[in-house]
Amino acid sequence: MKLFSTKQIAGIDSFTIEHEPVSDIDLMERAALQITNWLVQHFSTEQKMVFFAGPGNNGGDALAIARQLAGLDYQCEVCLLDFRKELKGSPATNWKRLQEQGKVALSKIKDVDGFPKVAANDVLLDGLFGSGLSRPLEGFPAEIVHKMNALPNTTVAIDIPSGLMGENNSENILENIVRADFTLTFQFPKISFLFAENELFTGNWQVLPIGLHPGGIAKTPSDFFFVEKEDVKEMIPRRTKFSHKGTFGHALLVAGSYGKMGASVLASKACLRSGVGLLTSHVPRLGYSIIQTAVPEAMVSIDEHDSIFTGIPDLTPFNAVGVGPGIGRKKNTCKALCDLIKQFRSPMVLDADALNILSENKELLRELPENSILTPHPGEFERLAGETADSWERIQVQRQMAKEFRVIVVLKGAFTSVALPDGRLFFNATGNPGMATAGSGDSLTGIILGLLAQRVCPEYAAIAGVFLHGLAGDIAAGRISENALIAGDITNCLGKAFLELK
Ligand SMILES: NC(=O)C1=CN([C@@H]2O[C@H](COP(=O)(O)OP(=O)(O)OC[C@H]3O[C@@H](n4cnc5c(N)ncnc54)[C@H](O)[C@@H]3O)[C@@H](O)[C@H]2O)[C@@H](O)CC1
Ligand SMILES: Nc1ncnc2c1ncn2[C@@H]1O[C@H](COP(=O)(O)OP(=O)(O)O)[C@@H](O)[C@H]1O
Ligand SMILES: [K+]
Repeated sequence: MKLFSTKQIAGIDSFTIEHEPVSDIDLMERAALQITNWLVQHFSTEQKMVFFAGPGNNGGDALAIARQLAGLDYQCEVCLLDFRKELKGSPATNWKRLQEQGKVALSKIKDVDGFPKVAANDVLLDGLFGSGLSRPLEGFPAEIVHKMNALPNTTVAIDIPSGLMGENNSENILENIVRADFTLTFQFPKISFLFAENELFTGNWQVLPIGLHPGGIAKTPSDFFFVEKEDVKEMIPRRTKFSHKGTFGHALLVAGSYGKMGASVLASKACLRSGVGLLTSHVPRLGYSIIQTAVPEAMVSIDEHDSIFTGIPDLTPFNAVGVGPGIGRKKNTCKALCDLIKQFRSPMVLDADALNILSENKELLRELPENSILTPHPGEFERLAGETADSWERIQVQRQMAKEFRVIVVLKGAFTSVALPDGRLFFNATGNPGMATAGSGDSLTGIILGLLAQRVCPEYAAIAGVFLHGLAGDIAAGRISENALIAGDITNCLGKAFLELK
């Protein structure tokens, strides 16, 4: 799914109105009905609905929802913020319709003294501002927001928590943004919802389709995407009747050191489970019996050093290389990584300590084979690319890095983003907080390496690898809880994840 800026979404709204065709007021009615249906499923008629409506279409939505709910015997009250300007267009029509219906208590408020009395069980509906917000909230609307945020009541935001920008909030006044428990957003997730710092405002968010015109969506360009199951299905390698293990590539994994052999075991198992034909795990001498015992399916290349990675094997047999988990940063390891990067000329996967070594030897970034995949978590990313003020800035730097060094940058997190050298950025939505556990990044490295070795193109290996990893994590959490989830469970559930993508 493409993701758009709020400005572009307004354009797609207009395209829909013109080409479906549908009138503005009917599109608003349709959008409102989606929210009404959601509210009916989540709240009983025992709970009063208190609406806060602003001057634009977001307020118009609130007015339409209040009327629809009142028609279903919900007790509703509407506070319209009075900006001393007449309502226009569909919001004006909806105000009139509400007056005609006569079932909803209506008030216009000019200042914060008009804030309604709210009982403990009431639900607050935030329809102050949506995608038309042009600057941070200030003055009287901001005071209303402060009052709403101070109440313990459940708050549901219509389309966007009022005050939050759809993309960049670096310049925003954070205390003037509604802190919703739920955000019901129309048709597309807004980009700012994908950033950790905005969870405080959106609460749990959900996308409600409102039938915007496919033609408008298709013709609006975007560099931002939200990865869905259907997209990933196409990226998974298929196994044909006469295929043999050579068909599925030979991966080299360089991971683990004395005391961190688990990284090698976890990544090796994940690599094998992602369907690779052959895997060779390169380990220090003392790791030999560990890897042979824990992962008998893997072949082993043994380093000359007892406890760390210091030298690369002959690279001719391998069509993909993954390096980094648990290798440490000793001088000899840096030298060996440097040799590996210079000698291997196909895309490779770099994670963990390989990234930390790169951060200390930035000139190596230019030596990376084109389309190599870097998988930093935010800490590793900042070491590589410098500090950033917030997630919006971070994804800009991420995209810049992918372009400049012609690599794929996978920035891990709740919504892992994959930046491609051509400027496109893909957000992943699978995965859960149970995966915030030691070694789950190692299993991601193994999965991406396995796909790459199977000759999946690097873009797909990164996007599908991240999706599969998260999906397997979700399946694991469903079976044993987020709390008890450990990295090996992700690998154990990869099979089920593949089946879900059939
Ligand atoms: N256009 C459409 O067809 C549809 C729009 N929908 C709704 O319309 C919303 C967008 O509506 P609008 O474009 O009217 O915008 P909004 O309702 O978000 O607000 C715009 C109004 O607020 C004022 N404003 C902006 N920033 C302000 C600030 N900081 N302080 C005070 N006033 C400020 C603007 O001058 C304008 O009057 C969406 O979020 C969604 O809820 C839905 O009804 C679906 C269909
Ligand atoms: N809250 C979360 N929601 C979804 N995925 C998560 C969450 N926390 C962590 N993850 C995923 O778990 C993995 C953690 O990787 P990383 O930080 O490298 O762990 P480690 O170094 O322990 O292996 C990443 O793929 C990340 O996207
Ligand atoms: K809103």
